[in-house]
Amino acid sequence: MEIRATTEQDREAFVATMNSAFGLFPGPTTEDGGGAWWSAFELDRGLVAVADDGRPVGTAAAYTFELTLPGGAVVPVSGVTAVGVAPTHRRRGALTAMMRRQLADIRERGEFLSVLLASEAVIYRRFGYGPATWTNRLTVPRRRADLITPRAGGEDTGTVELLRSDDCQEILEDVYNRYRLAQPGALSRPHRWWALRAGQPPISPAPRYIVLHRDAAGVPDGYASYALGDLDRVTKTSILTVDEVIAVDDEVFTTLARTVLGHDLIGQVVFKHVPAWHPLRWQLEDIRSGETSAEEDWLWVRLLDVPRALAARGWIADGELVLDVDDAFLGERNRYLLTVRDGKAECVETEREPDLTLDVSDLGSIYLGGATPSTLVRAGRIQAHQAGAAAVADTLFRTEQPPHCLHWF
Ligand SMILES: CC(=O)SCCNC(=O)CCNC(=O)[C@H](O)C(C)(C)COP(=O)(O)OP(=O)(O)OC[C@H]1O[C@@H](n2cnc3c(N)ncnc32)[C@H](O)[C@@H]1OP(=O)(O)O
Repeated sequence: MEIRATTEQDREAFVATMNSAFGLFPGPTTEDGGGAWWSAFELDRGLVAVADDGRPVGTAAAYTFELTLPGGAVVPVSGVTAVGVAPTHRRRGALTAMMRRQLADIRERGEFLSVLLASEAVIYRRFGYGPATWTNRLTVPRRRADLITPRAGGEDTGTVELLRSDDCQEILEDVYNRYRLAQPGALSRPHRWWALRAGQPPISPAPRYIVLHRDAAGVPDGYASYALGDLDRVTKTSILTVDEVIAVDDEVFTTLARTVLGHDLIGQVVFKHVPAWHPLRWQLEDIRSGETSAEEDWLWVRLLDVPRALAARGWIADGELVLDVDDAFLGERNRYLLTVRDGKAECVETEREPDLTLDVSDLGSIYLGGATPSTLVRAGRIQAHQAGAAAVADTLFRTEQPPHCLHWF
């Protein structure tokens, strides 16, 4: 089996091969590929696995994204996507060969992190990826949706207006961009995605209402994208589903949530991406009215250069830790001394005895602060070599804000 790089000329064969792996048929597309999620593929970064008879039987691609790290650094990452191998050629190492080539390509670009959304949780650990962010649905019945009046918060001096997603894509793009720079775990949505309408609502052409928030100076600083489902003939109400609430701060988020929760003719509001830890739950007068469900792992993270990756994120506690990191897929095993002083980390190879021994995929899971080292020690994934090592690691890796990602790719 040969692994070959693709070009724009391969788009049709690439999409057909990928569809065959997922058991899908091509959806309707427009001339520029608009409306189809794959129209944003960067085919100069794609790979195909070619069988001995010359036919393409496997695909993998990567998007050029930026990821916001704890502490606010924004770094280039590759977003791995469109991974598939035809049912006729599975379990013969095609994926393994594509992953090996792709990780080498990403390193060559000078990037130290790769990310993906996993179709199945059992596929990617072997390649060094660990689940790093989680997301949830929050369902709130309309009649039990009162929110508290914040103790410290002043009056929201901004305004809200109702738009349709078709009419305000550029505004949404700007607001999303401001939000993602302040949210650890968030990915950029390149302009190409908005221009091609490639992605899930509110990017896609599916009709959506947008509650747009503007600050006192009239500058857009948040939006909620939503649609109502069919009317239930018995209750005479619908479900209002919120694709995403994107806001530059908590006050704007609350105003947007209050607006959608106050919609008439609905039985409940389902927020698609409000994680369990989100303050919105604590703002409900009736804390039992908010039901968190459908928890799913979202972003998986893979470190390709441990010292650079650890030095890039922000840290809020000083300390020292020796990490023995096993990267079996790339055949690398190194011991690093991580030293944090005044919010900055230095990470160098060392001969010192390790505090923790861990797989690179588990380092991916704790890297953004979405999982604590002690949990993975208790789970038997990370090995702590002395009492107290897990607690030191918890303190060190702790972040001010939990990571969250809602970009689908
Ligand atoms: C980021 C994304 O795009 S996620 C989308 C992933 N794609 C899909 O889910 C589409 C449907 N599935 C497929 O196309 C294929 O089954 C793939 C791509 C997941 C795997 O491709 P293959 O070429 O069969 O994988 P490969 O032969 O290299 O397998 C490597 C190892 O992973 C294991 N593995 C691969 N896929 C799976 C799976 N779905 N479940 C369990 N184990 C798996 C293999 O058993 C093998 O294990 P081993 O090394 O112990 O023998």
